[in-house]
Amino acid sequence: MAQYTRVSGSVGLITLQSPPVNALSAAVRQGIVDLMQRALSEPEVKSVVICGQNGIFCGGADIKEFGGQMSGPPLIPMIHAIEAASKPVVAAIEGIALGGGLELALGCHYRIAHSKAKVGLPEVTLGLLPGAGGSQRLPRLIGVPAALDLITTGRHVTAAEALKFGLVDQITDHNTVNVAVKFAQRVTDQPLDARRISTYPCLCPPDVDVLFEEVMQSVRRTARGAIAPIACVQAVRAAATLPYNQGMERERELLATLFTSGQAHALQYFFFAQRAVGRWSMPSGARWDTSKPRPVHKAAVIGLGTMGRGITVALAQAGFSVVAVETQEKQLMEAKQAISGMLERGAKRRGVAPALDKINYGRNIQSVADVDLVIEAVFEDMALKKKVFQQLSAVCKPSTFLCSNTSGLDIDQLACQTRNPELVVGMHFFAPAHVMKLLEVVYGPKSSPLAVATAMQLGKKIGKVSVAVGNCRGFVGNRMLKPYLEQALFLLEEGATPEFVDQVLEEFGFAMGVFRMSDLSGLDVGWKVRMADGLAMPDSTTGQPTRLRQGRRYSPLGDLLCEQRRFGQKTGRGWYQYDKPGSQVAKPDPWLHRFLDEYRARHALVAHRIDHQEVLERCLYSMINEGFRILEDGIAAGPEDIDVIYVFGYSWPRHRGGPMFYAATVGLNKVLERLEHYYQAHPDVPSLQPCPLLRKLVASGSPPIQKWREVIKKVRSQL
Ligand SMILES: CCC[C@H](O)CC(=O)SCCNC(=O)CCNC(=O)[C@H](O)C(C)(C)COP(=O)([O-])OP(=O)([O-])OC[C@H]1O[C@@H](n2cnc3c(N)ncnc32)[C@H](O)[C@@H]1OP(=O)([O-])[O-]
Repeated sequence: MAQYTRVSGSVGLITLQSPPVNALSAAVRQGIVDLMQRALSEPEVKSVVICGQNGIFCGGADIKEFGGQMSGPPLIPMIHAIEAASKPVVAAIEGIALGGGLELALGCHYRIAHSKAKVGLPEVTLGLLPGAGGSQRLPRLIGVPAALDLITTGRHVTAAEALKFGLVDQITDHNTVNVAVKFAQRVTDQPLDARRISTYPCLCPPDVDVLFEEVMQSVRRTARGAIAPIACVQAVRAAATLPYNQGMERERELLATLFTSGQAHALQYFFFAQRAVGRWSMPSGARWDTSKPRPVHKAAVIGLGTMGRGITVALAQAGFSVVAVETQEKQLMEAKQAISGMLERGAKRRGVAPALDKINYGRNIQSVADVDLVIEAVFEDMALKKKVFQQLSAVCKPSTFLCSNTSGLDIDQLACQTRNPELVVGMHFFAPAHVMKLLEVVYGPKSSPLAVATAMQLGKKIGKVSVAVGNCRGFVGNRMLKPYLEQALFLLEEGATPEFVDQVLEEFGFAMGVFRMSDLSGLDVGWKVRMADGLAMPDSTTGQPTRLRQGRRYSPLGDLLCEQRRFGQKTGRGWYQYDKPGSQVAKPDPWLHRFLDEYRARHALVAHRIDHQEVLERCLYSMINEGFRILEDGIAAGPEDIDVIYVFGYSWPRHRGGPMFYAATVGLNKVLERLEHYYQAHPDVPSLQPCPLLRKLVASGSPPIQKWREVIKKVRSQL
């Protein structure tokens, strides 16, 4: 909807009214069309201002409408009519002008923005392109290089940057609508021809072909199979090479292909999934909207290794006072230097002062006595963590929240060490903790909704996408990673090479295949865990056959590499070889291939030809199957939680929506059928046995992913 008022006698003010972001729904578009006609027909009205209610100009086309039958006036003719208007139209941009919202503003003759406003064309992040003339008008207004940058990245730019580009005509610190009204009065008699962007020539740099070639290559490299960024380059190229009308036709064709693509559906699902995880719930019935967080002013981090340093930086950058504790003097000094460097580099990038004074360093755990929340980030060793929690419980004020940065240990065991177990939660950060967006907030059986709400809010304040998950080995992310890694090892045993498995996974869209990823994170990390679990033991100590553990198939390949001190990049050898320790360029290693041949011969394994499909299905479906178990167990509240964790924490390609969305696109019956097939072939691999929830969903007719929660509820209530 939109509202019309006459201001200062001669200005028609059209206010978009569609909370929360004034998206261009059918009703809003109809409102704009009707009210523009009214403004143009009233003789007293000499100019028009378009603004949005509640300090928000417009968040773009209404994404919720994309799934259904489109109705109401289409955007393109509506924007053309504004541009063609005989009276000046000024956009008063407050808050945001994104996507169709910015395209609407580009149809106006002038743009006035508040200094705190942000503008951008983020359609690419939804699997689309700016398809209401944005791909054709923006390069005509700000030039091809800047338009390519904005359209292919979808980044939001500040009003100051927009002014520099010439994207807005003026910025103001005052009431933007008032400034725009005054501006509109001033330009009443100005000729409009020179203000219609569609009539501008598209000014290109002399080497524009080279520029397009370079941008296309770079987009292909980083897109990991996403099609929208490529279509965005093609659309801007049309603006640079074709007259406006033909460019619009090309924009329309390209958008039509994207609009119905699976990638656009996946990305739009993911947009809403990201928002859904904020509406967390616990099996107890506690929820985001009934659980109030307690404010945190001062926090502490215990243990300043890699993770502790990143967490300290994230907290300080967000404005929290931090007490950073490391018991060894030498490590403390090293950490202080590293943290200061990280803060200084980050501040330089963002053009702000480094938050060095937010941090107090100390060696004594007593120094955390008065903080509101502690994040323990010592080594992943249960005995050590228990000791730290006992100390914290004795030292801290009774109301302090005690959180553990663990990647999979039992939160409940830590809670049991404290006076107030209800204030204990897990906060699983991902390395590097000041960069990675994901945070798993882990509640144990004793964690209170207050503690979960507080950790979730802290996560939001430090810029993380936080997902509340239940307490189990590995939580959501690492629990699902286990069968994935396991299948990759089995595939090597059966004849594949690390290069082939990685190639298949990277072609699927992962930033790194499983073996390159293991080399990067260090093979010794998992080895230590397997040792502690009694898995990675030589035969003589356990008396068990090498390839069988606890009655299940087990691959000791990773352990054997670790015994050779091949820990990955850091030692210059792992699943690949590297020029020197620390180098990141992975090269196939003939030693490894010989080692695999010998290993197969030793265990009488006959290598067979493994194809692309088998790698994908075994690695991904076993992981997805574990995802269904997680849903069945109530560890994640819904498939969106899992998908958000995988995209933000495990480099799952966003244009495939996440593992659970992917399962829905492949077809649940196909996933079930293939799991049954592989389980029959490998009955000693329980992770391939289809989960009952998956069977139940298939039996219920494979409902759309948005309806899974209903089936999950029923399954859980029967358990
Ligand atoms: C023909 C083609 C034309 C065109 O080129 C295509 C487009 O314009 S494509 C569009 C291009 N535009 C974009 O890509 C912009 C997408 N939006 C954003 O980036 C952020 O939402 C924004 C920055 C606006 C606000 O961030 P924030 O302050 O952190 O708040 P928040 O994120 O939590 O959102 C609050 C609520 O608003 C909802 N909602 C938001 N936008 C839309 C929408 N367009 N539609 C519908 N709903 C939308 C959102 O779901 C949430 O609902 P709920 O029920 O409360 O969960």
